[in-house]
Amino acid sequence: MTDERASGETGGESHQPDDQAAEADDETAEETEDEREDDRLTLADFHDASQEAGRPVLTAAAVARTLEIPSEKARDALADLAGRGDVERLSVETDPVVWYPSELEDLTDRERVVVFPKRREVIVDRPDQFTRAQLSQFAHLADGNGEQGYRYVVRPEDIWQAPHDSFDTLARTMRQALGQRSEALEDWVHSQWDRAHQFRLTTHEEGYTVLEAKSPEIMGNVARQKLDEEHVHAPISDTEDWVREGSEAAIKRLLYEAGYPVQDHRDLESGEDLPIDLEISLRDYQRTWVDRFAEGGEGVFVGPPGSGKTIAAMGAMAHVGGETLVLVPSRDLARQWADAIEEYTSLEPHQIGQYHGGRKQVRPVTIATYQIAGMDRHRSLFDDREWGLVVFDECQHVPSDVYRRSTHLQSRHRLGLSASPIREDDRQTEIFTLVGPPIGTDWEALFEAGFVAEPELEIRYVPWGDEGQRNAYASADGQERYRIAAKNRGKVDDVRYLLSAHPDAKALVFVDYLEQGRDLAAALDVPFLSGETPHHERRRLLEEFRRNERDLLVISRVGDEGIDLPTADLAIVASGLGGSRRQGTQRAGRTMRPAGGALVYVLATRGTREEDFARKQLQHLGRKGMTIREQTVETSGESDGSDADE
Ligand SMILES: Nc1ncnc2c1ncn2[C@@H]1O[C@H](COP(=O)(O)OP(=O)(O)OP(=O)(O)O)[C@@H](O)[C@H]1O
Repeated sequence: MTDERASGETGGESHQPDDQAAEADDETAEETEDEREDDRLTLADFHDASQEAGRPVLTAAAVARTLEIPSEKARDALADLAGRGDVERLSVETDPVVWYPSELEDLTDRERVVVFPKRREVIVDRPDQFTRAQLSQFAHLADGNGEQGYRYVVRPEDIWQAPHDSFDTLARTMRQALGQRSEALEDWVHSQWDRAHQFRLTTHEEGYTVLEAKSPEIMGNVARQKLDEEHVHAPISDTEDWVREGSEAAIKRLLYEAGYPVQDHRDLESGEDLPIDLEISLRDYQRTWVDRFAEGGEGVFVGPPGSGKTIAAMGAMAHVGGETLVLVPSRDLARQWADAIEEYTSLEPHQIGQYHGGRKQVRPVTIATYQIAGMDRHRSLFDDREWGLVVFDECQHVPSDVYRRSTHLQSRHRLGLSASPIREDDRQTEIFTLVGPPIGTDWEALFEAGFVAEPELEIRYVPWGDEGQRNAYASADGQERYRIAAKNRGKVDDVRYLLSAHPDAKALVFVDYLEQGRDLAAALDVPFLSGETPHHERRRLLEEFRRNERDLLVISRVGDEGIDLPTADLAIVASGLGGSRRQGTQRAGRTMRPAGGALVYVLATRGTREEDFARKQLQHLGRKGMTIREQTVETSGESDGSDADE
């Protein structure tokens, strides 16, 4: 590596000086032969010489000339210096040799950081863990894939949520990470920082909430324009308003939308005491999540599936030490949460309740489904106890009626968990303002540290299985086109091919259309798990898969959410590209459990809109730091697979 880089970077420069130096060699030798008593060369001498020559690499002749010593002595002294490890030698061609300080190797080995202040982007090649940890405090990894290195983007939200006490400490982090000062970027960051520190909610000593502005101007020009008597009672001063009870969430949302996120510094209620001890030690990054949650009393843990958000949430529960309501998307998840809480905390089974279609237990820690929490008749769930903490699992799915119903819990600690904070709609604002700011970790760092295995992803462009479908596609339009492309029979063959290429792998095949699922399952002679599969049957099949008694299942969209899919070695997404990016993340996520080594294949019908969808969806995953490959499948699927469909 050294040779290559050094010769690459210096080759051009060093030839010509060498020739000159060779000419100069003899004259300098004679003139200066006896002038230096001690011909032991030091690294400092070498630096002097290289400074004088204006280059970091020098021939012995050049060293001799600049230091005015005979070239023979220079050569010996350099060899001596090399023996001490202070300089390295490198043959530029065959001869002559150039010499350079060993420390230069460290320099060239260092990560290079390039800042694009206008685009607010930072490109880093080979960032080390430290730099990445620093960068993730004010930017997010947008692209960790490809030759150009890691691309970080700084969004307003990244600054709004930066975990720093002051702009100065944030600026220090930036300078450390960037290794330089970018005034333009710092100015912009400063302005965003200021925006996020103009307003805060505090608790008055008499118990009510106060909205405080940094200056009378900002109060007058922003808050008092956006808010009315529905939100605030009366001004207390030029910079303070008395907030109407229950309007906190609306105020946060309105000001967030105006570009001024509100700092929530209220004294949050911890509800009825409930001492909880964690019986598992948190990983460092989980501890950081919990610490950041503890500072603000609210937040959203963002991490890939399997990164330990649930465990970290228990850390947050232990921190709050109050009765906790956990809201989850499905009954299966409620059961898993209950089991996990029992396993990893000091709580006893009688303290943990589940509240859903099957059971209605309200206990100091209650896990309820969003579905039931959204129903009028179960509204009291929110008031049944003095919840000190509300946890929103998969908080990108929180239905708006649940949000509406839980807004009065704004005065309690709130924690969201999410693997994909990106939404196609404006739910992001809701998450940020109603639950809390995202608290994340650089995903790539988790992959690298081995906490989560990184899947390899391959998009496969599959040809049409038969002409009939191709023609139907050509004459269809809109949704119908997606449906036909999704159900391309050529995919059956490709699924078969992939399974035969990985004979020992435990595989899950995902589909979006029931019909396609049934066909695939029939062709492969395996069960098809869908919304129509009875609950107990679903459980049984998944359990068998988990216990290695099965190695293949076809799963419909129902598998995306709610149920906890077992670890697989191989995931094939046979359709589902009309869905959201979140779905893509979820599906890829299913195979990312710490077991490791999972492969994900996404099938898209060649020459259809599925192709574009696949690219877009996987680009998103690419930004999360995964490696993506594209593959065009050449063979036509007309042989043995086309009879899979009646
Ligand atoms: N601190 C820890 N020490 C040991 N194991 C841990 C720790 N944190 C998490 N794990 C293990 O990693 C696995 C995934 O953890 P967890 O269920 O909390 O992840 P998650 O991010 O909530 O996943 P998902 O998004 O799929 O719900 C679990 O099997 C858990 O036992």
